[in-house]
Amino acid sequence: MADRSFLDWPFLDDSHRSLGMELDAWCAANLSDDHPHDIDAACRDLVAALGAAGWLRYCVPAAYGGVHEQLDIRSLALIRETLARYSGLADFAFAMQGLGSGTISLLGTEDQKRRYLPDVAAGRKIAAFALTEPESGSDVASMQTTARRTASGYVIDGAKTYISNGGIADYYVLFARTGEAPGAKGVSAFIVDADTAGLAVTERIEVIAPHPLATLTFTDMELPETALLGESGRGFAAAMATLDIFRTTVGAAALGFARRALDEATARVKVRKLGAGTLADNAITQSKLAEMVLDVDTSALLIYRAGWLRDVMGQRNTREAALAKLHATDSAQQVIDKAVQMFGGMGVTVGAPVEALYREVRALRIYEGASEVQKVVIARQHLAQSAN
Ligand SMILES: CC(C)(COP(=O)(O)OP(=O)(O)OC[C@H]1O[C@@H](n2cnc3c(N)ncnc32)[C@H](O)[C@@H]1OP(=O)(O)O)[C@@H](O)C(=O)NCCC(=O)NCCSC(=O)CCS(=O)O
Repeated sequence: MADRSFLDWPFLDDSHRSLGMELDAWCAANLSDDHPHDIDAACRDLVAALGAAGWLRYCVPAAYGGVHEQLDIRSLALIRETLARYSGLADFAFAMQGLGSGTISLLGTEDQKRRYLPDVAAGRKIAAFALTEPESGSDVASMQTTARRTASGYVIDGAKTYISNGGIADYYVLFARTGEAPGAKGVSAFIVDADTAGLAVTERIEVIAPHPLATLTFTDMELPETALLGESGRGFAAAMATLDIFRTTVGAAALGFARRALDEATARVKVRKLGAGTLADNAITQSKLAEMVLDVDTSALLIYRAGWLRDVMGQRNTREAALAKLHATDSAQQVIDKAVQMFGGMGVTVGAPVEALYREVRALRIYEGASEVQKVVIARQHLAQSAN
C-alpha cells in the first residue's frame, strides 16, 4: 500500500483527503497494468470511463460541469499522481482533457465554454493542445504556423507535431502567428474542430510509452472569427498561463510513477534473499531506499506547495510550478532507475511493472517544457524577484 500520509499535510484540505481515498478505490477496481494493443481505442475508453465516473469534472470550472469554481491544481495533481500509480495511460487520458481545455477555461468566451467544457467533463469530447512545431519546440515564440486575417475570420497554414491525442481528438487548442509583432507578442490561440477542412493528421508517432501522438498539417484552413480564443496577439501568454497550471500536474504524474516504483521495490527487497537475510537488511539497499523516500517526499512537498500557492493564496506560481516539475520528473527517473536495479534482470523484463515505469517516466522530463526550460524559468523568476 502506497504511503498516504501526505494527505494529512497542511497544503491539502478534507476535500482532497476524500478525493484521494475515493479515487484510489476506483483505480483499484477499474484500472490494470495491461498493455493494450489498440492504444486509440484504449484511450477513448479511458476518457469515457473517467468521464462517467466524474473524475474529469475536476478539469473544468463548476459553471460548466466541474467541481471547483476555478481549476484546483491540488485536486488535478492528486488525481494525476493517483492514476499514474495504477496506469500511465489513464493518467495520460485525464491529463490531456485538462491541458486541452485549460486555455478555454481560462480565456474562453461564454459561448466557447458552453460549447466545449461540459463535453470535456463528461468524456464526450476528447481534447488536445497544439503548440509544438517541427522547427520550434522549447522556443515557442519562434513558431511559424500562420493565421492570416480575412474578412470573415482566419486562414491557417503550417504544422504542429508531437501533439498528444492527435488523430483521436475532437478538437485542438491551436496556437498560430497572427503577426501583431515579431516573437511572443504576435501569437494567438484558436479552437479548431478536428473535422475542419484543411486539417490533416499527416503522421502518427510511436513512442516508448505508447499513447496517441501525431503531426498535424494545416493547409488553407479557414476558421471563423469565433474560433479566436482570448485576445489576438496574447496567445503566447495564454499558453504559458495554461502551462503554469498543468506543469505542476506533470510533476504529480512523475510522483505517482515514483511512488509505485518505491512500493514495488520495497515489497521486493523484503522477500529477496541475500546471504542469511534479505536485500532489505543490506546497507547499500537501505541507502538507496532512503534516497528514494527523500525524493518522493520532496517532490510531493514542491507539488502541493505550488498548487496551494495559487489555489489558496491566489498568487502566480510560475516559479513554484517549474520547481515542482523539474524536481519531480528528474528525481522520479532516478527513483525508478534504483527500483529497476533492485529487481535485477526482472527489472528489465518486458511486462514487469518497473520496466513499464522506466519507459513511462521519460517523456515527462521533456513535454510541457523540458527540464532545461524549467531551469530558465526558475532562474528568470529568481533574478526578477531578487531585483525588487
Ligand atoms: C523558454 C520560454 C520560457 C521562453 O520564453 P520567451 O523568452 O520567448 O518569452 P518571455 O520573454 O519569457 O515571455 C514573453 C511574454 O509572455 C509573458 N509570459 C511569460 N510567461 C508567462 C506566464 N507564465 N504567464 C503569463 N504570461 C507570461 C511574458 O510576461 C512576456 O510578456 P511581456 O513582454 O511582459 O508583455 C518559453 O518559450 C517556454 O516556456 N518554452 C517551453 C515550451 C513548452 O513548454 N512547450 C510545451 C508544449 S505543450 C506539451 O509539451 C504537451 C504536448 S501534449 O502532450 O500534446
